[in-house]
Amino acid sequence: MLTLDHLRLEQGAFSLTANWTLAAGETLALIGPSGAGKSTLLAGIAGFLEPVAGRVLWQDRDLTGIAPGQRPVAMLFQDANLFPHLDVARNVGLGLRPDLRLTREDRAKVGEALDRVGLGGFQTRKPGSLSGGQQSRAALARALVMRRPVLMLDEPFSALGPAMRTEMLDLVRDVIGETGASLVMVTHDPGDAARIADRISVVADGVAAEPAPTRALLDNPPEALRDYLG
Ligand SMILES: Nc1ncnc2c1ncn2[C@@H]1O[C@H](COP(=O)(O)OP(=O)(O)OP(=O)(O)O)[C@@H](O)[C@H]1O
Repeated sequence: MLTLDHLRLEQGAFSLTANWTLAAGETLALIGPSGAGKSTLLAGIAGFLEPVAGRVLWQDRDLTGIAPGQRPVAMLFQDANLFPHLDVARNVGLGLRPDLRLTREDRAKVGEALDRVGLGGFQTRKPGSLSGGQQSRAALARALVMRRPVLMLDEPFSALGPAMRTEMLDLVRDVIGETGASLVMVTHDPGDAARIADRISVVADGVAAEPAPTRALLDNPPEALRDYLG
């Protein structure tokens, strides 16, 4: 279980609070206006930003002071964040070993992750020779190979067309279903949330609200979400 215990994060004059939990295996979407603090919350969970008050816990373990790489979290960013000079296998291998000293076992794990995302034959290709969708798959494989219990996505597929985005969301849903990981996904699209998220936290007015069940929330949106959805 991921616990945000009276968490308060600040970036300059901006402040965000959150006080709720996410169960293991649960999927959550963060929805809210631009600048409301969705990326700030991910940064606080991932450990790029230390709280000014409160705590982030995983299975009751306080993560305060734990470096991002040591946290139970894998993160997928808006752009796929692939290194152009490294082939696909090495880009994925970075998820296991930042120094890329991959053992035979590591290489087998990389192969498995690439197979899982449908990039079995792409190990030696450079990112520049991949389509946008294939780059997203490679980035997802890098997150998967880390086998962390929480996967966080910051609008990861926003550059893809609608059909490809749907395909990627379904792939993410299937893969985390297999691994039992929890998911925290930032999205601007209620349709994406409906497709993948058990619950939604509306992020607005300095608060990441207690997550509510997706269908009920979208059928009967609170004022902050109504304002956002227009
Ligand atoms: N390094 C920083 N210094 C000062 N303020 C910052 C910094 N980074 C972000 N902010 C401010 O924090 C607020 C929240 O930003 P954040 O990126 O978390 O919002 P967001 O909801 O993810 O937005 P978007 O949907 O546009 O990506 C914004 O007002 C932003 O200007």
